[in-house]
Amino acid sequence: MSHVLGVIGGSGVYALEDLDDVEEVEVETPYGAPSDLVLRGRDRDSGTTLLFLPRHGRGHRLSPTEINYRANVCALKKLGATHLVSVSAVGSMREEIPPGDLVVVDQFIDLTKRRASTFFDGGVVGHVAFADPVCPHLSSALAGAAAQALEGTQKKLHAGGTYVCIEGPQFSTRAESLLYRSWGVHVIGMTAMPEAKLAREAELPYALLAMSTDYDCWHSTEEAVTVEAVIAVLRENVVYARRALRALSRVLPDPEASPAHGALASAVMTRRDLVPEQARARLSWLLPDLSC
Ligand SMILES: CSC[C@H]1O[C@H](OP(=O)(O)O)[C@H](O)[C@@H]1O
Ligand SMILES: Nc1ncnc2[nH]cnc12
Repeated sequence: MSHVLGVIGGSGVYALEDLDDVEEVEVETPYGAPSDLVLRGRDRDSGTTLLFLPRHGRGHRLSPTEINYRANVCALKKLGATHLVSVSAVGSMREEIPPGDLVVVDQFIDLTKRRASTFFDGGVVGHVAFADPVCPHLSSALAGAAAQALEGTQKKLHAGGTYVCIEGPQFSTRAESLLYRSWGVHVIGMTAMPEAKLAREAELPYALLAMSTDYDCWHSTEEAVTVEAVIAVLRENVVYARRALRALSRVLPDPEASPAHGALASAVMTRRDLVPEQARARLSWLLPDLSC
């Protein structure tokens, strides 16, 4: 099976460059419209197809709460994504992760409150395993690609780290920031949840490339985070994320080795004959057998 790399870009990443045969695709989903048209193109060297979706929409129109995460993940899966990588700007909660460094996150704490975070509702109940929320093979390939992208710079790649996801859109208070630090987190952001949960439900191997842009507001000698500061760091560093993605597209691991593969095999608890017709239809892109 040929590999198709789905990418959800975050703040500062609204397109992918240097792809061949680029087209923009409009996708409909049972959850409504995704954040924007999906950009489809091929990596020049490997020929791997990439699908790119900017989660806030081009022009940054959608707040973290307003993003239709279900539509975004569903759209990429419907277009044939075999892997999903999210790119995110994050605040650093550790001295040793300065702005400009990259982190391949491997754990999450979900503090979001106002988001649709599952495909299983409306009469069909499913529970996927999520103890290890990222695909270790995809994350390791991504870490290698990111380290390669940073070669020749002073910036570092951190393989592993915990991302605390807040609802936003306000940044945290100092008391919150200090509390999260006491939990041992590495980075803070507003969008990885429920993206990662939905990727697992969609059986997509998932990894997250986080770009450290600021020290949030816990640091005693650094200014508290502002949008201007984040944008200034992103402007200089997005190039490394783009390079990492292209390098990754050449070394994608076997998706069948991922914990996401077969994640739904025994997840659905609802007796099949009790699943309402509407729920069957809505989930047919993911579980065609529910309709039998
Ligand atoms: C511009 S700072 C806050 C904004 O940046 C991050 O977005 P993304 O994860 O999409 O890169 C953060 O989560 C907030 O949405
Ligand atoms: N400090 C921060 N808090 C939440 N999201 C962020 N995105 C970038 N920096 C952030």
